[in-house]
Amino acid sequence: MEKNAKIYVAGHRGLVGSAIVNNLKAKGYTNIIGKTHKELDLLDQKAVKTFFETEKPEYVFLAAAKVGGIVANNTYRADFIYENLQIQNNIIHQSYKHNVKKLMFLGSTCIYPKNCPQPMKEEYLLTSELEYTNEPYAIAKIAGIKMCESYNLQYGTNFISVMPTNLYGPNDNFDLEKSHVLPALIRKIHCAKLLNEKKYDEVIQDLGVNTLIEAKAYLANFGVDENRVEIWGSGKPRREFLWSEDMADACVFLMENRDFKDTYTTQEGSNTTCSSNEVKNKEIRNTHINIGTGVDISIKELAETIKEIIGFQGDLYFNTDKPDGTMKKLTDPSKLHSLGWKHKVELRKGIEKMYEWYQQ
Ligand SMILES: NC(=O)C1=CN([C@@H]2O[C@H](COP(=O)(O)OP(=O)(O)OC[C@H]3O[C@@H](n4cnc5c(N)ncnc54)[C@H](OP(=O)(O)O)[C@@H]3O)[C@@H](O)[C@H]2O)C=CC1
Ligand SMILES: C[C@H]1O[C@H](OP(=O)(O)OP(=O)(O)OC[C@H]2O[C@@H](n3cnc4c(=O)[nH]c(N)nc43)[C@H](O)[C@@H]2O)[C@@H](O)[C@@H](O)C1=O
Repeated sequence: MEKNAKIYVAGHRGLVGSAIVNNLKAKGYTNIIGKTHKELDLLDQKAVKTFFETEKPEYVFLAAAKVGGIVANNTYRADFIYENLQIQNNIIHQSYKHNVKKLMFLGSTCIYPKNCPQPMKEEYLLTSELEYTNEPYAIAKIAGIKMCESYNLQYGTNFISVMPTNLYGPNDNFDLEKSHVLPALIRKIHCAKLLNEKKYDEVIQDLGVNTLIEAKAYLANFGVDENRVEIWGSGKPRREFLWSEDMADACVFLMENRDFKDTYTTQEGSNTTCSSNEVKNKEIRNTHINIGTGVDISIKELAETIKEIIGFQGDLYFNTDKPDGTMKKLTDPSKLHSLGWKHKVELRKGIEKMYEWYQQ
């Protein structure tokens, strides 16, 4: 990417999009554009077409999506499949129509089978059934990978896909119903600590309510009081977490260093860099790249670590009426490592940074 190229970051105010913008700026890119949801509804096909006609971006990071934790995915199943398909269809198709030089599509590791061999390699995609709680979202993400792949093969575009593991960092979503586990536990445990220390004004302010009664009632819905905090599920599932700024760095690194032709494996399973004519005679598979740390932790251990960092003295308890989801989903990031990129922020340090950010 040229330093003055016009780069569109879709979802530029989200967890990943905001980190991508910061990373690009730090690396000297000067012409970055973004539109808020209010300014451009990416579900609106006509509006997206007009945007591409007017702005003519040269590079696109597709980091806009309908995103949420396990319960949000399981509850708003229709919204997750419809909105994600629609957003990615609009952006990928208009990127082709308007000769975007390179696009990066962000998927998720939930594309891999529920009982996938561990750690999960790129080639395990579409080898058996998906985890039910996020099946609609995962199917939209698989469609995104296949859409990029298909446009590349039919139209010669240069669209690459990355599959990040669970992410966390500044600008995360802390909504207790819809967020992912890490921000949810930070907020629940922090509020329990405030109640325990009788810092009632702070808890009222944190929740944006008017009275202590409202604050306590709200937290009680999520199994939080001054003495204990509810953790969803059994605590046994294992998850891998990547700091969002590391994720953004990997995305920019891959946009700078990888083209579609470098990303796929042939039928024989070997990496290849064959030309587009040669491509026509092969079955192209596994064009996406995992982004992860290669290290996971149980939800119980995660909750205990967060509790220790926050300094809450009460108890944690497990509500097994809530879903566990996939029991283990650990990426094999060796493809990414072999290209020369590795994460920097380890989980404990990341949680400390995140809690600091949250308090500010
Ligand atoms: N967070 C995670 O743990 C993981 C995320 N990913 C993927 O990474 C990408 C980025 O996720 P993340 O940053 O966490 O998500 P966020 O929810 O933080 O950000 C998504 C952004 O997309 C915008 N957006 C959503 N719908 C529309 C729309 N119809 N029109 C315009 N803008 C819209 C949102 O704006 P607004 O809020 O105003 O609606 C928001 O700014 C996604 O593709 C996600 O699937 C993959 C694996 C894990
Ligand atoms: C990124 C990823 O995110 C989602 O999948 P998930 O990994 O299951 O995400 P999660 O962060 O919500 O949960 C991880 C684990 O943690 C447990 N858990 C405990 N207590 C809380 C809690 O308070 N909130 C939440 N959200 N989870 C909790 C929870 O029960 C589960 O066992 C999918 O949307 C999927 O599509 C996707 O891509």
